[in-house]
Amino acid sequence: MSATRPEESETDDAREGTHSPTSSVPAPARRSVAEFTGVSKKFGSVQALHEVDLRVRSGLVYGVLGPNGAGKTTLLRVVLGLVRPDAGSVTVLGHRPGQPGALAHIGALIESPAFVPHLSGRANLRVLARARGLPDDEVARVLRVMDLQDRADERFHGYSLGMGQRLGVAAALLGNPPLLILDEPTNGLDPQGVASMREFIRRLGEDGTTVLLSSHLLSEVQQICDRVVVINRGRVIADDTVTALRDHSGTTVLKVWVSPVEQAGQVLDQHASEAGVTLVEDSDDPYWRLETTPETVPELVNALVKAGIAVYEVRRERPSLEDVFFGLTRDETTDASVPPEGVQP
Ligand SMILES: Nc1ncnc2c1ncn2[C@@H]1O[C@H](COP(=O)(O)OP(=O)(O)OP(=O)(O)O)[C@@H](O)[C@H]1O
Repeated sequence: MSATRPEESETDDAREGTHSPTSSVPAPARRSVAEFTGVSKKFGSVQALHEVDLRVRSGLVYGVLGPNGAGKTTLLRVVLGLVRPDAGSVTVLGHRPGQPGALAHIGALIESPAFVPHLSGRANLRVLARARGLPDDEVARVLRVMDLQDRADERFHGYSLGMGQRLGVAAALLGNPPLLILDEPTNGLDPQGVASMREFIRRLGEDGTTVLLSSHLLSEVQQICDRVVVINRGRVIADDTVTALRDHSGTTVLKVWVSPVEQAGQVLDQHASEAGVTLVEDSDDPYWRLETTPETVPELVNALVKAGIAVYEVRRERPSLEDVFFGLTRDETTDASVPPEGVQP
């Protein structure tokens, strides 16, 4: 495998990420890195993927989100050729998954990285690099990218979990693959480890690597991903930019300061979405938090006033990715006939 990326040829879509939202630089053209058409996979009676259509475009960081057992890992394993779909077709850089032409251009960290404990980080990477005919320079490069040079000559068994994960990503970067697949790369890391992994992934994205990343940490995905693919029970129910999902979710998060506080709960409940109302008491100034539609706000304030409740402040906030995610996955029977933009029924 060479450390040079394949030529970008098939071009079409414009940039739609969030890394440089204010940039006026013309959008680079994007090609398809992976394409799923009607892909289904069953394990016994479990429908892990159901008629998945998905196009992964070059140079974007994708966050694959979904509740436990939704099908995220299965989707990533299909790209790697580790799981063969029962139906539908998949291409990875124009090849069938698992074929040498596809694998040569993918770096992956799917489970906890397996390294030889008594060898140093550098020696471990050298073993992997030499097996693939890559020069030692390439080992030095990936150590630099993951900021591991200073600790590279220490034995792997002395590495912290976060350093081990970074070495795992460094191994996945050997050969400079254009597509990087990371399954829960921050799993088990402490907040500092999470923040530093986030920074590395963001930088890789900015340098043009396409990243397909599954995560449970919605705030992390909100911060580093250009696009979000939400899977629920094997179906892709949303595929859009973080910004568009937040803007078009159709809900507003309201924070309401009232007196008497307790009495307002029942009135607010009548105007809230299914998520209901929550009394947030973690400050000296407790408030009610609810999700609703923007049109409901005047009606809600009127109802409070009519009930003799003093309204001190009503603050409208844009829903976070977490709010949107829970809205999408809360209940599959929720009316999907009028999906927000980018959300597939
Ligand atoms: N090899 C397998 N054999 C049997 N069932 C499987 C296999 N792989 C996945 N499944 C099942 O398929 C469904 C989807 O699994 P998958 O691991 O893709 O979900 P996930 O979204 O990654 O979940 P999690 O967030 O819990 O890791 C689950 O019900 C899981 O138990």
